[in-house]
Amino acid sequence: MDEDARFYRELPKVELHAHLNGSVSFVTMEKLIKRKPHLNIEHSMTAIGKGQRRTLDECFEVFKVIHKLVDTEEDILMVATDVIREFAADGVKYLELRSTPREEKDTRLTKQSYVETAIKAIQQCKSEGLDIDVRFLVAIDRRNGTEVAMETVKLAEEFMLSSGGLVVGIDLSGDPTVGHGKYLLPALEKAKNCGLKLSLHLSEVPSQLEESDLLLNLPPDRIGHGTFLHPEMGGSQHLVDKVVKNNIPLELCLTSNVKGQTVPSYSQHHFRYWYQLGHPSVICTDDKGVFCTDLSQEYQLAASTFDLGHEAVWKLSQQAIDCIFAEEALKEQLKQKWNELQPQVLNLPVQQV
Ligand SMILES: CC(C)=CCNc1ncnc2c1ncn2[C@@H]1O[C@H](COP(=O)(O)O)[C@@H](O)[C@H]1O
Ligand SMILES: [Zn+2]
Repeated sequence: MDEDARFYRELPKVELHAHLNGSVSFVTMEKLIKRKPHLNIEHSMTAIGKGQRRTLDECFEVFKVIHKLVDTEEDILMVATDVIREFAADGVKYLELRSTPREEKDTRLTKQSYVETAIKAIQQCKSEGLDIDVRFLVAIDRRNGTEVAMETVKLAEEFMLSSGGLVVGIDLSGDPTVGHGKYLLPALEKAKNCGLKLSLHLSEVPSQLEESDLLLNLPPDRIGHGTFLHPEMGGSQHLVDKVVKNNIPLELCLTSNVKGQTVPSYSQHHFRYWYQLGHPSVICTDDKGVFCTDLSQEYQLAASTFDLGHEAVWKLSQQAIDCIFAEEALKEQLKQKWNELQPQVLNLPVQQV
């Protein structure tokens, strides 16, 4: 590993936007494929390699394939523990994992046991002594409409109360070209009222101005992507003003957006716009398995594309702590961890006493 890559690996990081089934690595995928040879799934069907791009539709097809491979409690436990260990090995000190509870009649998987198993994986990793704190967001798939969204919020509320603080919020995701946020608003309002935090995929594709405007009134606690919010991308100053006024952090995923072709190139990524505004922007992976990346690589990409030095990168990773959904005490612990690691990672001269 060269010096620069080592810096990004050693940089303590916060990952706030990671879909569980999109984060499955090559190694774990091999294990899943071996478990289910009758499905005839090849690795090329579950990941988008270097230099490759796909349409958004093709990307969502990938998730269907992965869901076939991950359909038992045993699979979920393996996938979740592997994903957490991999993030920890990549220098991630705090992780928020999100996933859509699924029912699979054939394997007797229920939405309840789905979430229970994800929580079990988080607890198991904690007991292994990994240097990472993990929290969970229950995801609403936008295509499933009002009723399922409401049930999902109920489930999330139950787990928020019974998981010892591990379930902290709701994610709204799924194919952005399907469904409309207005049907989900009552469920999202209910979630907010019962103390769940909200991270919403907003304006991931063009022509969602009306929906974004509506959902920004909640307001959400964080925004996923927000690619088409600003005027230069067909959004509007009005939307930007709402985001800025409410100080809503953005979760930005460079490789995901370029490989999914919602952004034409790294240098045209909206990170530039929000970073120049000084608005809280957190670098994230989205789907590290599908897009063949990791968080260190995403930080390195942002730095090389937007000409950020090590100190600016450090600040970026440190500021992400303020955007986490976990309790204040953990925020303080993380800030302290960053302070302790800073001299060594930034290679600062040792202070003379
Ligand atoms: C297609 C593409 C460019 C992907 C990145 N952008 C995304 N936008 C919206 N929802 C997503 C995205 N990536 C993953 N998801 C959601 O996460 C799910 C996979 O993780 P899980 O089963 O919830 O554990 C997908 O089925 C989808 O509902
Ligand atoms: Zn996402």
